[in-house]
Amino acid sequence: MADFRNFINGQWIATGKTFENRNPADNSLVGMVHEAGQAEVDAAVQAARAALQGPWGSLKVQQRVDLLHAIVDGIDKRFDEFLEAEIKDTGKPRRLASHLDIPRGAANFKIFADLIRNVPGESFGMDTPDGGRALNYAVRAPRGVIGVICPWNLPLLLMTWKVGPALACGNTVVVKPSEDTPATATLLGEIMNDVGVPHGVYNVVHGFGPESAGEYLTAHPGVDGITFTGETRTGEAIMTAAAKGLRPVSLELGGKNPGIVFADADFDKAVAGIARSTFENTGQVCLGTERVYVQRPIFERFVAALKARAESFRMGDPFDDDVDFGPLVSLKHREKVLSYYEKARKEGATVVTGGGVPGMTGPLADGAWVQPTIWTGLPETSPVIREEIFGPCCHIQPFDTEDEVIRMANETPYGLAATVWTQDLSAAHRLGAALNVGLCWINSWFLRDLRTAFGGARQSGIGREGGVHSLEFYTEMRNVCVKL
Ligand SMILES: NC(=O)C1=CN([C@@H]2O[C@H](COP(=O)(O)OP(=O)(O)OC[C@H]3O[C@@H](n4cnc5c(N)ncnc54)[C@H](O)[C@@H]3O)[C@@H](O)[C@H]2O)C=CC1
Ligand SMILES: O=C(O)/C=C/C=C(\O)C(=O)O
Repeated sequence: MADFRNFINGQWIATGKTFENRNPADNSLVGMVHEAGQAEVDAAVQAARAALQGPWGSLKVQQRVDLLHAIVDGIDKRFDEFLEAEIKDTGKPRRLASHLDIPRGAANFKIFADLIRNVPGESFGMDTPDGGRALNYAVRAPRGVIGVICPWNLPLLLMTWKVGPALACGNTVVVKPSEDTPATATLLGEIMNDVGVPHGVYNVVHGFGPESAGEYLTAHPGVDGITFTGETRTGEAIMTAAAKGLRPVSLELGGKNPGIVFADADFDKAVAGIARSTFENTGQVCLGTERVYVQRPIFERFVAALKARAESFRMGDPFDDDVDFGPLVSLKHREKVLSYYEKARKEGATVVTGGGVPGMTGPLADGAWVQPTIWTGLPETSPVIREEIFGPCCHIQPFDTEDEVIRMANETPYGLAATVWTQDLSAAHRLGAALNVGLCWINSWFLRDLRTAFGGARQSGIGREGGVHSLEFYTEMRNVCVKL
């Protein structure tokens, strides 16, 4: 049985208090997790500060870059261990984790190692009142100790998406993985020690949010900035904690993302695209589609085709290569998703497919499984259409005109992502400009160039990460003005 300890100053720290980590595919016990208290969080923050002021802070950029590349190699060498850890933690199918989560875990270090060596600086020459000249130039300093609070849906991917740029910019980190998925953040500690990252640069504290490691970390005065991915309400709590001491935050929060299919779209590609954006990772992707709008002439045909897709998924042991649909992350999360399945039924939705729990057999019968689900017939005011469910489900609504669909798509407090399917390039560009989201994919979904700005509008977040945009959060810009 696994023993997930805190990783503080390069050491594995047990605490007197543990909680269970279970595999959501069959609810079997994977291991015990050592919950960090205030003392462990204090120790982690102190270690991070000491590393910043000591060996890490004095490294040359090229030495940091070499270490980041060594981390990439370290993940690649132990790819199968990361894969197994992620699958047991989340229940996600091997075919997904092996193509998405683990490769991106490594890529997130590589992209920022490459970026930090090549990023240009800013400079302005100026005339001075005495008739002379002065030169301004900007230097970027690391922000300091970064608190990294992570969710459970893409544990390694989302954690390294923050740790990669943080370390590339010369910061040190204290990571608080989700209580549901402690494994890969812990395993990464072994890589850090193996490749010689100085102790204290990367620390991991385990636990929950309120009155546990999450709150202790975000409230800690020794933390200089906090980056978080997760639910909008949690983002608000973290921003409140960060206000004390005026610490900056980078928040990537919830969504209720629209998928828009015009009648002129390549039909098969649109069906495959919306099937992916709705059901991939069992619907547990913040960018996923839960509201689908289909232009009326193809509405019935589209609903039937998406239903056929939803019913073709193969559920089973996530380690089997042909399985493409896993359980939800936990029985607790299943309760939330099923409560929306129930709500939809009570509100009179037409259940096109799914709406319940599949009949799994053997040990899998104890897992957090739900059926992929499609509804039609609800009014746009329904909570099923307005609130983030974070499950493998969508509601499909017909529309007639471009203006109408833009209005419906934007009628939400969120603004994370959209996916639009059309062959009319002009319409595509108009939608790209009119949709109030941080990320708009046309004839695609979750197609990621890691140099681009990533983040949400309105209640979907604050700030952008990715490429040079990450520097805004992970560095402090200083201007030096030299009178010549
Ligand atoms: N990527 C995303 O956008 C995600 C969205 N969600 C949404 O959030 C809902 C709830 O799931 P949770 O796991 O409870 O998400 P959450 O957003 O509450 O938890 C994410 C992380 O924040 C930590 N946390 C929670 N409260 C905190 C606090 N007050 N201070 C510091 N850290 C805190 C948790 O321990 C975890 O590490 C889901 O049903 C889903 O709708 C969940 C996971 C990912
Ligand atoms: O590609 C990324 O960097 C992130 C993708 C997904 C999320 O942010 C999420 O599901 O929270």
